[in-house]
Amino acid sequence: MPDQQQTHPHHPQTPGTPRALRLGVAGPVGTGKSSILATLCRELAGELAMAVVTNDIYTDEDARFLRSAGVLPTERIKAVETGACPHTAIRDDVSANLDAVEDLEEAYGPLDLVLVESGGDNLTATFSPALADAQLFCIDVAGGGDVARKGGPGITGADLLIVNKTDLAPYVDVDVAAMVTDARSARNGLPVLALSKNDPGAIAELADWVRSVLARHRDGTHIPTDPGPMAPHSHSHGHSHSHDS
Ligand SMILES: Nc1nc2c(ncn2[C@@H]2O[C@H](COP(=O)(O)OP(=O)(O)OP(=O)(O)O)[C@@H](O)[C@H]2O)c(=O)[nH]1
Repeated sequence: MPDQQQTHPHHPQTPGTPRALRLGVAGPVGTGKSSILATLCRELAGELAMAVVTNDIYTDEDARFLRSAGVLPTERIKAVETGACPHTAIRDDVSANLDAVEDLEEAYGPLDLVLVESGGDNLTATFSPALADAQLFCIDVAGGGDVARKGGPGITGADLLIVNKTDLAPYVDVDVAAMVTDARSARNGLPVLALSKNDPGAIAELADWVRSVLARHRDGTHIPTDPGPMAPHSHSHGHSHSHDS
């Protein structure tokens, strides 16, 4: 098992130089995770040295989407195929993801920021702090205005909650302001951002949030927190399990 560097976020080859901030992006299927990664690369790759790791169940589709978007040199985008349980690879046995992050750091480092996209999963999938220094959780208005009230560790405890695709709200009869208010009341002061890939103001806020976490990571004041374990659940292929670490 590679050194998870949980308490010493420094680049192994350069003592005293902080290694890249590892930012996880999780959320249910289709809520816009890959689009958020593309947006962050477009906004930040001019000022930060970046790389991306994607997680898909059986394919490298998200990596291919990002490569074809042309937002980063293709070799800086690596795919992890997770098998049946995408959450396992970001929560219980994070070694394939850590290997991918460390390979990218070794090949293209020093890096400032590595984005890790979870496979699309359910509302309870979160990153282990052994993999992600910080994580954002993405829900969208198309999933319905009550999603923010349903809770789950990502909604209540991720470093940033994104209510995405606000441009679709009028078409799905969702009141974005009410959804954001519900989300805020579930999060005990943690930030919530209403976002659309067509909203430059919200995109600028997202980029600023990442810059602020990176600044705290670099000066040692950012403390990775665990939003909490997944709820016990079962899989369509027949096994059930809990994630209590
Ligand atoms: N209208 C609108 N559509 C969006 C927005 N963000 C993403 N989409 C669309 O939503 C669909 C899913 O977006 P992705 O970024 O692939 O979502 P994902 O969460 O990565 O999907 P999985 O990896 O399959 O879980 C695509 O058709 C996107 O173009 C947005 O802000 N507004």
